[in-house]
Amino acid sequence: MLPFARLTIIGTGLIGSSLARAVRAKMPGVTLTGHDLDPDVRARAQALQLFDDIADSAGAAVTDADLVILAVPPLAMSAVADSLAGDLPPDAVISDVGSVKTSVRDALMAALPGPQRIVPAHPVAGTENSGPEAGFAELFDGRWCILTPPDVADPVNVERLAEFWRRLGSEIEIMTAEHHDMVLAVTSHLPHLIAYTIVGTASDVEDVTRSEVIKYSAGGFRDFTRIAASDPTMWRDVFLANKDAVLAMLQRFTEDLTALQRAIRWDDGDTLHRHFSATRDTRRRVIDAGQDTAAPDFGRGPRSA
Ligand SMILES: NC(=O)c1ccc[n+]([C@@H]2O[C@H](COP(=O)([O-])OP(=O)(O)OC[C@H]3O[C@@H](n4cnc5c(N)ncnc54)[C@H](O)[C@@H]3O)[C@@H](O)[C@H]2O)c1
Ligand SMILES: O=C(O)C(=O)C[C@]1(C(=O)O)C=C[C@@H](O)C=C1
Repeated sequence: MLPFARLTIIGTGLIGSSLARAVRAKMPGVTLTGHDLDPDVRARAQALQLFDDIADSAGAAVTDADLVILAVPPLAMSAVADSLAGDLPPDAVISDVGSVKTSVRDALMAALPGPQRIVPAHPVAGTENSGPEAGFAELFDGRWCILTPPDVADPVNVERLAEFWRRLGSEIEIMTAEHHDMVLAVTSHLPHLIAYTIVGTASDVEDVTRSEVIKYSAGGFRDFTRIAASDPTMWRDVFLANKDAVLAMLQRFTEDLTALQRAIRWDDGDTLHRHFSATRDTRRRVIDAGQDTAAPDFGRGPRSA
């Protein structure tokens, strides 16, 4: 039996449209309704035939749902929850896919009746692209989906949502929202901040012209440019919504960077070698855990392009 029969997705961009495609492919019996604030995005989602129905408002989209998933930028969650609160069926489970969990949990709990049906989630899978055309059904295959149910969440609803994500190919982990935000600050948010910084710095360096930066960006810099092309609205929201954890990790990072700077200044090759050997081990552990190749190149375009 399907864990849910009528799914509504609010926000039909990269993640919302990937969800719709994955549900179509893996749970074809589910009725899919979508809504996006942007009429142009709604029209594009309609043209792609991703949903059985596209509604003009969030309220109209949820009236018949048994699962509602918010796939909008983190700081838009609160407004969306407000706009659909009056139309939500009493037993519908409500979740999201936001990259930050504490602020989203608090926003949903404040706006919506029935805290036992709120089960926030974060599929740790994505790309630098945005919009309904960028989505693909395989995005969640073999990737973690972290559930961060508040204490008051009904365990039956938590298990139904876990089963929903398992059927999309994800592996489930359950943790508190606060723990999630601390872990993701170092594994996802800080790396994005570093990429945004290095790409900006390289473009600004006075004695290297912009065209030379692009011309010689075959190696490490090229990988940074992919990450630094990620959606500006989403990432502005991530850093503002997870401010405390990101600032704590940034403090630690700055200290470690200063230690390496010192080692270079004082020709301390041993320190550099020890550090680089340890990070090489970390890379091996990431590969062994299947967390690099599990992120396919679907939707990213050929690496050599
Ligand atoms: N991009 C990733 O790699 C990734 C991965 C995992 C989770 N997430 C999370 O998924 C969510 C969506 O990100 P995305 O990458 O799909 O972004 P996206 O820009 O591709 O799509 C977001 C959509 O939300 C719509 N939207 C914005 N405000 C709205 C509102 N008030 N009501 C209805 N629609 C609204 C936008 O018009 C847009 O179409 C974010 O919370 C993000 O943190 C992103
Ligand atoms: O591969 C990428 O493009 C991503 O940035 C994906 C990534 C990540 O940092 O791992 C980005 C944000 C999400 O919340 C989850 C996944």
